[in-house]
Amino acid sequence: MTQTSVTEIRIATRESALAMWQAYYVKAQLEAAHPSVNVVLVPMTTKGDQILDTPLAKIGGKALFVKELEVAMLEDRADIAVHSMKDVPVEFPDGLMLNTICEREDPRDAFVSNHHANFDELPEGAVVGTSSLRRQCQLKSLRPDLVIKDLRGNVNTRLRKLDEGQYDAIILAAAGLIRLEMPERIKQYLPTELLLPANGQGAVGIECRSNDTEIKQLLAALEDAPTRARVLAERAMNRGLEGGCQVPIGSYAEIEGDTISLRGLVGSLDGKTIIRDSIEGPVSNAEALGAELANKLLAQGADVILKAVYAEG
Ligand SMILES: NCc1[nH]cc(CCC(=O)O)c1CC(=O)O
Repeated sequence: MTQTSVTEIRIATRESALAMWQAYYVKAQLEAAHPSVNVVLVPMTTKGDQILDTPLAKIGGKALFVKELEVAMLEDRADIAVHSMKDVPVEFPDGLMLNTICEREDPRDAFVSNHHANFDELPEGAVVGTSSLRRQCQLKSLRPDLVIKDLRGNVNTRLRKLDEGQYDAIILAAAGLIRLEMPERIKQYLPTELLLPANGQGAVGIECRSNDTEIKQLLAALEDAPTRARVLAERAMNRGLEGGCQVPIGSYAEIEGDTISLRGLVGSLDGKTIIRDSIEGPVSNAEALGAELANKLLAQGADVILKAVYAEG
């Protein structure tokens, strides 16, 4: 066991059910690894949780969900913050870093519906709920007839809106439904060949102060090396595309033996143009491969697509 003078670790967390689940998950793992350390939750409401009526792309994106947590760490009101890697911005404020990436849950998107057994059975013109540009462009590419309708809020809010009959189906990350113990809501796990996940989807990361050596030593127990390599490759691709947080970009990496293979796509919002490519190489080169795949996509016109998307938004 690591020698430590730390007796308490404070986790800054959003109050949504999923955020709380993830914070408790990290608490349980930290306490199991370090029985002498007490882990407490410091729940807080973020701007992103308060503004629910405006599409995320229009209010500045995912950074709104992490700002308060980061300020709490910088002001020493909390020591760590637990994030869905998917929501973690590419850059970190001075003094903070993403230290730990935990083992990944199922990375796929889930088809959720009360009336249709799977994606193929959606009738002509069906209304599908999602606010993700990545999901929108891929769904429209597969089925141009579908009507994509905005869907904001935390997982429970989204399910309620489906149950109220506002949508024929909605798409959510499988990981969220599994963690909230609602796997029965998942009518179909959408294969990654059909719907390429978002970078980091299904993985939880832990942010802390860059100079907090003791906390970093304690967090090491939660690190999962394969997940780190995969998520770093995916994030490097997004970074190379200068993809902000709300973008029609998918990236997904898998590891077999010492080889990592990464697939990426950039699409127009109407789904009419989708640029796809892939790359593979040694796991130790994960980030460089991500950057290289971004360049391959840019060379095929991804920059033109993204410019058009940003001009609309
Ligand atoms: N954008 C919100 C968000 N952030 C993380 C998850 C799910 C859990 C995960 O991907 O780790 C979700 C919900 C969703 O996309 O359905």
